[in-house]
Amino acid sequence: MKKLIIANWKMNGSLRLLDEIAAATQGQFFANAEAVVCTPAPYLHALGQHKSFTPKTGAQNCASTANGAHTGEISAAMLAEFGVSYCLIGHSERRQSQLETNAMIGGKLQQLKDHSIIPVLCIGETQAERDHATWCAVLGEQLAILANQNPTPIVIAYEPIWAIGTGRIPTPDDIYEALAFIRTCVTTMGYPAGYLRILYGGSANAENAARLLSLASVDGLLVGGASLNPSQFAQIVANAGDTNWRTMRA
Ligand SMILES: O=C(CO)COP(=O)(O)O
Repeated sequence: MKKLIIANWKMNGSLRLLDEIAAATQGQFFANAEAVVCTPAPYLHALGQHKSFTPKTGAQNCASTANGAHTGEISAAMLAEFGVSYCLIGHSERRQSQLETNAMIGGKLQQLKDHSIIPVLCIGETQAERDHATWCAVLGEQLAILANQNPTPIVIAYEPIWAIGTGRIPTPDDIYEALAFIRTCVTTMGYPAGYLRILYGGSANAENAARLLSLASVDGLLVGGASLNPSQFAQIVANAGDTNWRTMRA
């Protein structure tokens, strides 16, 4: 399966950056990698219309209900009209700053499923939860919104909160252990293995991408800061297209 590289611009970027990413990521990289750029909502139209933008269109959030009196919200139906194929939900920054609960994120999941947009469910533990070995319980709780659902293709992004924007990344063993736990949880809930892709996110960049992607359980990367640099992002996508994987684990 192709590695999946998703850029999360967060509240950054510009129309000019769209042009620069388009120029840096043209054609040749995409034979073996799938790339998605999640821009702030105002850029989705330009991204969809862009003549030479090869990565797919992604969004960073959607509303947990279909429509109505929710000033400032953007529905999954609207995202679908703009050609969005992936949408992040449950990013730790939104869980913290917008006080998003698992129940709200479950609503967003349902909305995306209803409009055939692939959800990218972001989960991860804090430093304290890692230190106190409660990360399994935390991830399990965040994944519980997938239970009792009609399974559809899903991406889970494992982003330890302590690794986001800090330059710190977990050890290969810790990533392996967390991803194995996630895979077991989700397949136990009835999702066929072929519906599930698990990404790593948190301080991924052009320097460490090849190493992270060489871990057999890592299906791709969710990239924040480094995705704002066109040449770094292009290099990460190019690394992901390298089919000669050194697998560190069988
Ligand atoms: O939060 C992230 C992507 O969603 C990761 O951000 P950084 O790559 O900047 O650490």
